[in-house]
Formats: sequence, structure tokens, C-alpha cells
Amino acid sequence: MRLENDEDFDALAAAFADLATRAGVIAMEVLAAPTIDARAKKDASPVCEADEKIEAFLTPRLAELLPGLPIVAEEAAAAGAAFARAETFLLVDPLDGTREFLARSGEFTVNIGLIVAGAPRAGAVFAPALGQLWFAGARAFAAKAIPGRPAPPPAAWRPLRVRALPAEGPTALVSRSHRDAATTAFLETHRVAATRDVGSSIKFCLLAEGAADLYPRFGPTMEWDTAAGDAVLRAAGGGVVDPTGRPLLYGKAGEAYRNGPFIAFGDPAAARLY
Ligand SMILES: Nc1ncnc2c1ncn2[C@@H]1O[C@H](COP(=O)(O)O)[C@@H](OP(=O)(O)O)[C@H]1O
Ligand SMILES: [Mg+2]
Repeated sequence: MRLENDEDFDALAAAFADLATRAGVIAMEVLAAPTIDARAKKDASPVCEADEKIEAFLTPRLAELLPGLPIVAEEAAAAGAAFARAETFLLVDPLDGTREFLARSGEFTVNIGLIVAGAPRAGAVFAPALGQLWFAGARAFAAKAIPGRPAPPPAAWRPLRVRALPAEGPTALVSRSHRDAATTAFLETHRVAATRDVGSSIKFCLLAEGAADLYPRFGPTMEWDTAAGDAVLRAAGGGVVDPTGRPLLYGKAGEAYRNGPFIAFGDPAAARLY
């Protein structure tokens, strides 16, 4: 697959959307069973059979779509895989919001992102339990989608655009399961009109849709948690910046792909306030 112009990145995003939607049925099948086989990883975060099965579905299909491109994926990383450093590579989080999934909340997602020169250039986020798909190359879209089926055709895609910062102040999104003291302090010291708890990368997608304005994140995340949502948000007119105001950088192999603190925003005017 060529990756040269906007149309190439849009076509790749549609292919990611299709794979994420098809993979989503695996999560629904695991969720339908009376018990879910789960354990704690080395970093104490949970992993379950769905994470591993979805990654096993996606990895060979992505390798076929983009032959030779390194795939940095959450469960491969947890198993100790060494990834080749590359200018262009994929970041895969087969199940973001594993805690939400194990709690049988619908706020979990399948995530596929493409990084070029440190920035996310294409991505797809699918929330199987919500039947909601968000994806972007040069342009960002949302669509309703059915887990296990192909992604819907272009006629069903809704273009995404962030909203202007409301006069009454921003609506902030925070992690449902991983709210930390720094985030609580941020919300207390900055004027926000409302706060909503949301699990997984859905937070980026709600900013891209214009349903909220800010997502401050001071607790740890990994690049595969943020790449796809960041791609959708950037293409919809928003962004993700570090505390110095620079766009969140990807490809931090030396830091095991761990992100530092960031603020995701819809309206670029919101970023200037913090
Ligand atoms: N202590 C920690 N170390 C590393 N990542 C953490 C973490 N606590 C939370 N996360 C990340 O936060 C993600 C969940 O995001 P949210 O809190 O916004 O729902 C997790 O994704 P997974 O569920 O894919 O493991 C995990 O990567
Ligand atoms: Mg994750």
C-alpha cells in the first residue's frame, strides 16, 4: 500500500476501520461467556483472553496490508518482544480499557494507529459494545458498525469536526478507572464547566466529535493507548500536547513506548489556556 498523499492515508484508515470492526466480535464473544479468564501483567494492569485473541487476529492481517512495517503491539510488548526502530510503524492496542471490559462496561476499544516521523497519521478506534467506529487519515469520520462485519461504506460515514470552546467553559473528560491526584488537582485549579468519566480511547473520539473539550492525562499511558485516538483527533482539528505545548511525540522506543503527561483538546484555543 502506498503512503504518499491524503487519499492514501484515508484509504489506510478505512482498512484499519474494517479490521478493527471485524476484530471487535472477538471481544463480544469473550464478553458473552459467564466468566472471563483474566490475570495481572508485570505492570499490575489486567490482561484477558480477549486482548490476546484480538491481537492474534490483527497482527497477521496488518502484516499483509503493510508488508515489512514494524507492528508495536501491547501484548507482544508485554511478552518481551523487541521492536525494530522505524520512521514508519504501527501501534496496536487490541483492547484498550481492559478494566472497563472486565467490569462489563461498554467503554473499551480496539485501536490501530500508523506513526510516521513521530506523529500519528492514520488510525481507527472501534468500540464493539457501543457499535461505534471512529477513524481518520487526512480526514476524520465516525460510523455505526457491527462487530464481526465489514466496516460500513463511505455513504454511512459522518465527517468529524471539533467544536469551539463553549463560553461557559470546557467540558473535561477523565479516565474512569485511572484518575490520579494530579488530574484531580488540575480540575480543581482550572475552570471547567463539567467533568465526565469515560473509559479508554473513546475520550479522544468524543473530543473529535465536538462532544467535549479537554482530556488532561497525568497518569501513565502507553503509545498504543493514544495513537489511534490522537490520529482521529488531529484530523478533526484538535490535538494532543505535552506540558511544554509540543505535540505528543511517538516512537519513544528507549522509554518502552511510554507517554508522559499530556492534554488533549478539541479547539486549539483551549490548549493555549493551559
Ligand atoms: N500504571 C499504569 N501503567 C501503564 N499504563 C497504564 C497504567 N494505568 C493505566 N494505564 C493505561 O491506561 C489505559 C486505560 O486508559 P483509561 O484509564 O483512559 O481507560 C490502559 O490501557 P489497557 O486497558 O489497554 O491496558 C493502560 O495502558
Ligand atoms: Mg490500552
